[in-house]
Amino acid sequence: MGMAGESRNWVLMVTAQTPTNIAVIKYWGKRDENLILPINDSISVTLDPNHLCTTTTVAVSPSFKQDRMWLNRKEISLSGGRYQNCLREIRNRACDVEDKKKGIKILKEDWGKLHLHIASYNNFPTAAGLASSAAGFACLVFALAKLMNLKEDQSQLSAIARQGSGSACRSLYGGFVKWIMGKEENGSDSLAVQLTDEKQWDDLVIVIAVVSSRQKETSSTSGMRESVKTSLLLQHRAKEIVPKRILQMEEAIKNCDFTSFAQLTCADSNQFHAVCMDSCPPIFYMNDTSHRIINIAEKWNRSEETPQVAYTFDAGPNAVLIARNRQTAALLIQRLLYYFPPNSDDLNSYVIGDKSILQDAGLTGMKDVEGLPPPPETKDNIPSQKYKGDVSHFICTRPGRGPVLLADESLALLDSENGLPK
Ligand SMILES: Nc1ncnc2c1ncn2[C@@H]1O[C@H](COP(=O)(O)OP(=O)(O)OP(=O)(O)O)[C@@H](O)[C@H]1O
Ligand SMILES: C[C@@](O)(CCOP(=O)(O)OP(=O)(O)O)CC(=O)O
Repeated sequence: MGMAGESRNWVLMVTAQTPTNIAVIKYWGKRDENLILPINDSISVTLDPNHLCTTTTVAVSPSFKQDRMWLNRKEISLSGGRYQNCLREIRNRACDVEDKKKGIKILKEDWGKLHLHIASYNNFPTAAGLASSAAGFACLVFALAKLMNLKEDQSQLSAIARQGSGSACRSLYGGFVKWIMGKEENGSDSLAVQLTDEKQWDDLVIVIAVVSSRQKETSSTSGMRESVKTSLLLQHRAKEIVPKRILQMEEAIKNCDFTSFAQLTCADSNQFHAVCMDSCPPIFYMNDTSHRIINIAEKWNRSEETPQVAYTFDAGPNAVLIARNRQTAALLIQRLLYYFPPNSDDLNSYVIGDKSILQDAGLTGMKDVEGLPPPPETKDNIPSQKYKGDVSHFICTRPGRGPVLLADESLALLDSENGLPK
């Protein structure tokens, strides 16, 4: 191993950017806790990394004394089983690497002795129910696979990312993605495949309502463990409901059939939360604000000929709303801002991401928000109540692409001289 001239000072590194994803047919329940094998297939849409993503730099150098990791600039321990499983699986598949320009040659067998530095940054709050673990583990696995010159394809990499966090396997692809549960005991066939890329159905708009919440929710990992142990509805769901829904959802996605897509997405989110409530003791992830958002969407959809918006909620109160197209997204944001005006006067920090949706909705300042009329579907009703401050902020985004390498060294999170965080 090493470099011409016997210097031990070289650092070789790779930086990658990976999106997060939101399930439209939910993964909830494992048949193997250590390998992270699910009890049913799931389907997700990948979110545009321009608005929500993880950036990870991985580096190797003979001067590193141990594996180290920094998450959002703070050093964290890599001793957890999930990190160890991913690192072991990748090292087992590492190949020869040569960087002629830098005069570095690493042989396959050297990787077991070399240590790694990893720095990662989420451009959104970590562990706030925005699936940071999904983007995080997908990015870690993707970046390490590039650094160590793995020959495995994206689906095989997804089976490694799965061992970091189940939902992470679906972040190895853009567009719509299916995680096939598999049947092998060793998990080799439990992996993600792409259904369609992000360009196939490109008029969808996604609005995330980040709901203010004080209490810390039950983690997905422990919540689904309790559900597997105690919920009979979960067994019925996995055996009888999800297999049919997966087929219907694949059909809806293939045909860009929004009506069917919206019905399936909403029904599956609601059933997942019903399973949580069917667990003992019951688990509540949604709060009053979540329920209000469901009511607003349902009322609007019922007043139109066909659904305009789909909603889905993961293991927390945040709403992910998927609008049919830009036009309906503008109507959606009008409704959301009517019911949930910002606490402060700063509209610019209240609606983030793709702000052009605000423009489309004719909302350029707080005056426009204050002037919003009640949505037509509420007419004949008593004046509707408003819930100022119950939503922390909105993120406007869309379906997006899968992981990419960032070639520009200035975007690396580690210093190319000493391999420490910049
Ligand atoms: N960029 C990252 N790189 C590696 N690991 C990460 C990264 N971001 C988050 N993680 C891991 O994921 C954990 C957070 O996962 P957790 O499931 O609690 O929250 P979440 O994914 O943000 O929300 P949820 O799963 O409820 O949607 C962190 O403690 C860390 O171990
Ligand atoms: C509700 C969900 O978001 C659950 C995600 O669970 P995680 O993937 O976070 O759980 P672990 O595999 O234990 O890490 C639904 C989904 O993403 O499919």
